[in-house]
Amino acid sequence: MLSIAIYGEKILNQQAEPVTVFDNQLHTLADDMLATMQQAHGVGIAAPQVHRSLQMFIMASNPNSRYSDAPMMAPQVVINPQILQTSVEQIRGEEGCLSLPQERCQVARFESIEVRYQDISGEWCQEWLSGFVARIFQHEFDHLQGITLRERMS
Ligand SMILES: O=C(CSC(=O)[C@H](Cc1ccccc1)CC(F)(F)F)c1ccccc1
Ligand SMILES: [Zn+2]
Repeated sequence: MLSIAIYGEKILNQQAEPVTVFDNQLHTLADDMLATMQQAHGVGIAAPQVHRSLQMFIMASNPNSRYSDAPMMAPQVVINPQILQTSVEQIRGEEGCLSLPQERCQVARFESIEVRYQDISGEWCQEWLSGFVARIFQHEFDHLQGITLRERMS
């Protein structure tokens, strides 16, 4: 398990660095992040939250008490992400953050987004995400820009 940075630690307010080397060390970091996220019962986790200033996160939607219609998806490693397009509609919804334990807040997010990112082997993927998965992506994407939930509370 990796230690999770708590709100107020500098690394959470920094712009993360692009990933340039796709080696075994990156695989190990992804595995460690996934284990840390699962142990903390999260649906996502970003590298800066485990004190690694890298443009990388994991998203792993699963039906939960707050989003019963959330899709069950295999954990996805997202590297060097870009948001290419966004829907006009925004939806307010409840979010939590492993770096802000016990806090929950209502955040407005785009209902759907077109994204481009590299997977763990460096392959580029481009797709439209919507609903809860789009919400997780936007939450984790914020972490890579040094934006936390406190700044997003609407
Ligand atoms: O599973 C959680 C715990 S918080 C969580 O999983 C964060 C991800 C997240 C939760 C809810 C919406 C968007 C992102 C993890 C973080 F902070 F490391 F990114 C949850 C909280 C509120 C609504 C639905 C689920
Ligand atoms: Zn968070």
